[in-house]
Amino acid sequence: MTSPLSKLQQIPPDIAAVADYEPFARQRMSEQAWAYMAGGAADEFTLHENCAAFQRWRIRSRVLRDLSAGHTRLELFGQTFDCPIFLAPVAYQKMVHPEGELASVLAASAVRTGMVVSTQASASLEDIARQTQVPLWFQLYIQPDREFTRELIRRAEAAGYQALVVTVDAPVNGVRNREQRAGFVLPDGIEAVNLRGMRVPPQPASRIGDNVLLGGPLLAAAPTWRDLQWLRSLTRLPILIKGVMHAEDASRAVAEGINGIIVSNHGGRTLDTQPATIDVLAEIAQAVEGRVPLLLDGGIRRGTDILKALALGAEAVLVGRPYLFGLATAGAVGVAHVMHLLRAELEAAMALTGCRTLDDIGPSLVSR
Ligand SMILES: Cc1cc2nc3c(=O)[nH]c(=O)nc-3n(C[C@H](O)[C@H](O)[C@H](O)COP(=O)(O)O)c2cc1C
Ligand SMILES: CC(C)CC(=O)C(=O)O
Repeated sequence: MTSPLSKLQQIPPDIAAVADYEPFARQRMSEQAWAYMAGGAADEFTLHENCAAFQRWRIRSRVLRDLSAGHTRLELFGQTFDCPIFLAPVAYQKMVHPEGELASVLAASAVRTGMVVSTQASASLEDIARQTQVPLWFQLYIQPDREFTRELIRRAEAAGYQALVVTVDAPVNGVRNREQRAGFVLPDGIEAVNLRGMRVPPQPASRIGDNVLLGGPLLAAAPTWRDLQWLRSLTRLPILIKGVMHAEDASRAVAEGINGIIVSNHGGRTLDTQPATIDVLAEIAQAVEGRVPLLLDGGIRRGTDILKALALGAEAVLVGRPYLFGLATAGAVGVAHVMHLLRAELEAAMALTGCRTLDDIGPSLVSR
């Protein structure tokens, strides 16, 4: 048997920050795959704004505080993580590396942080769960075939997943002009394996944007708040919803008994010209009043971005493209390195703002 160690890849020299992975990842991907992985919706305003908005927030340093015995550990839903940086659900990871999600989960285990596994993963949810040494969460796209959805949840529970992350911001795909221009279609051999056997097949990516939507069958089957009540009746797992950008939706989610909220605009891949996630976080935190944990994703590229998100009300963040680029470049080692870089930068930012633990990070540290 080949040792898994023989597969470990090298990190390219001179990588000092997460952004340095991008050119390496691009070189290793076809133009079509790059359009899918790196691109966003329409004019990609929100894609860019997610990152740009972090630059408009300023951090105020603090001095001479006691920094002994600090750490970045956090507990969520009774689960312990070494740092508040999770791997966001990203579909079809075998498109950028033959080990795909199996490499990502090894990296999450190595750095002892959480991973959210996509419904559209290219490896089976059971195979991914078998590799893990950290709590995994399952990202659920409620399928038009509700019986199949019920079975998917049962499988996730049986495999040991510890929370359901229901993505609610993509009842239809975004207008993905970059993908259309590049002629993106899923390559042969890449498949949403967890959806095999579903009665209503998922919409082929190549047809996105071509279909009549309003009044059509796709939107008739789109999830609503009622479906969340149905999910609640099916599982005892904590349920988070991912893709909330409005304080009224956040308040409703809390009232409906949702256990956590992920402030997200899907990395700028669904509705273009939405604001950056970091710019709506404080408003949503105010509506939620600490009743359930808030997480945020979109545009996190630096430890200082994470500090800003935590200061404005998030308990943790998720990253998408950064680890995908690490995966494309150097497999599990690349993903672990990306997570390590972000964590090291977060720790430096905490030390320079006088924060020993995540609980010390508060709104007085940031301003516009
Ligand atoms: C290639 C790609 C595939 C994605 N697939 C999913 C998915 O299957 N389910 C989901 O909820 N979000 C998906 N997302 C969105 C991410 O979970 C996350 O919200 C986003 O990537 C965060 O922004 P960032 O890439 O700037 O970190 C995907 C994002 C990318 C880039
Ligand atoms: C298969 C897609 C619906 C996955 C996704 O969420 C995305 O590409 O952003």
